[in-house]
Amino acid sequence: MLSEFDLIKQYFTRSRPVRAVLGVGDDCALLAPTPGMQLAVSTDMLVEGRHFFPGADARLLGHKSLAVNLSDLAAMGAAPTAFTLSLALPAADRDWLAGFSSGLFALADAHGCELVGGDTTKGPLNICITIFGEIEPGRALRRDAARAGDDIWISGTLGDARLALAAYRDELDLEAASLGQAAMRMHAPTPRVALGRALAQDALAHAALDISDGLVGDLGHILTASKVGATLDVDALPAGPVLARQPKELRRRFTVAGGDDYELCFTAPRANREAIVAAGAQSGTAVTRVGRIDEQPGLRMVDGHGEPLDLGLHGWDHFVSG
Ligand SMILES: Nc1ncnc2c1ncn2[C@@H]1O[C@H](COP(=O)(O)OP(=O)(O)O)[C@@H](O)[C@H]1O
Ligand SMILES: Cc1ncc(C[n+]2csc(CCOP(=O)(O)OP(=O)(O)O)c2C)c(N)n1
Ligand SMILES: [Mg+2]
Repeated sequence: MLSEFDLIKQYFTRSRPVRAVLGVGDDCALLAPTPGMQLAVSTDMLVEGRHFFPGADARLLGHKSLAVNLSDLAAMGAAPTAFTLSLALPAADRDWLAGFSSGLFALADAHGCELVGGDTTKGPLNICITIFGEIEPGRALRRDAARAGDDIWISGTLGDARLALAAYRDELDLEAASLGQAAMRMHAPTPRVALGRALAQDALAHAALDISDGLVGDLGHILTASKVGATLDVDALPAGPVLARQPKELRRRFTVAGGDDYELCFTAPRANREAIVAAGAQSGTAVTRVGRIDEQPGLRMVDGHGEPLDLGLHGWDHFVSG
C-alpha cells in the first residue's frame, strides 16, 4: 500500500533542486528570482471528463498538464523556471503514477523547469499546475498591446486536435492512421516556448496569447484588451496535416474555432516580417501571417479573395458552449 507521503517521495521528489533554493518537502518552496527580472505566474487545471477522457494515457497526461502551462509562459515570452503540481487521485496506482511522472518530467527537463511543490489528495482525477517564469521588465507580450496596422501571425498549425475530438465524439469518421496522427495534437501539444522567448527578447511582437479555446475566441481577447479590430484571412490559416486533407468547410470551421491547439497568436509591425520568419526558423516553429489589426472594432473574416465570410463560430466556453 502506497501512502500519501511515499507517493510524493517516490514519484514527485527528485534528488536536489537545481534552480530552487528549497524544493519539495517543506511548507513552502523557496525560489531566488534572477535580479532585475519580473516573475510570470500562470495556472491551469485539467479535469477528467472535461479536459481529457476517462482512462487517458497517464504519460501523455503528464506531458499535457505541463505543456498547457508552459504554453501560457510562451504566450507571454517568459522563460520557465519552476512549477507546483496539485493532484486529486482516485487511487494511488503505481503504474499510473510512473507513467504520469515520466511524461511530466520529460517535458519539464526539456525546458529546465523544476517541480518545487504541490498538494496531493484523494478525489476525482484532477491535475492543477501553477507555473513560474521570468521575463525582462517591459518585454512581456501582453494582450492589450496590439496596434492598428499590425500583422496577425499564427505559429504551427491549427485544428487537428479539434478534428480528433470530433472523431472521438463520433461527429465524423476518420480512418485509424489519421485519427492516431491528429490525436497526438490533442494529447501531446508542443508549447512554443523558444518562439515566445525570441518574440519578447528581441521585441518583435506587440501582443500575443496562446490559442486554447479556438482562434476566434482567443484573438477576440486581444482585440478587446487592445481596443482594436481585425481582418482575418480564413483561407490563410495553417490547417494541421490531417485537417488539411478534409473538406474546405471543415477546415475553415476547425482552424477558426478548434480548441486545444496551444499555438501562439501574435501581432507585430510590418517592419518585423523578416525577423519573425527568422525567429520561427531559429526556433523550429512554422509562422504564418493570417491577417491584420484594424482601428475599426470587431473581427471581420474574409476568404482567400477578400470576400466577407460569416461562419457564425465562437470560442470554447466551459459554461456556454463547452
Ligand atoms: N478563479 C479565478 N480567479 C482569478 N483569476 C482567474 C480565475 N480564473 C481565471 N482567472 C484569470 O482570468 C484570465 C483568463 O483565464 P483563462 O481564459 O483561463 O486564461 P488562459 O487561456 O491563459 O489559461 C487569466 O488572467 C486568469 O488568470
Ligand atoms: C474529454 C474532452 N472533451 C473536450 C475537450 C476539448 N476541450 C476541453 S477544455 C478546452 C478548452 C481549453 O480549456 P481551458 O480550461 O479553457 O484552458 P485555458 O483556456 O484556461 O488554457 C477544449 C478545447 C477535451 N480536450 N477532452
Ligand atoms: Mg486558464
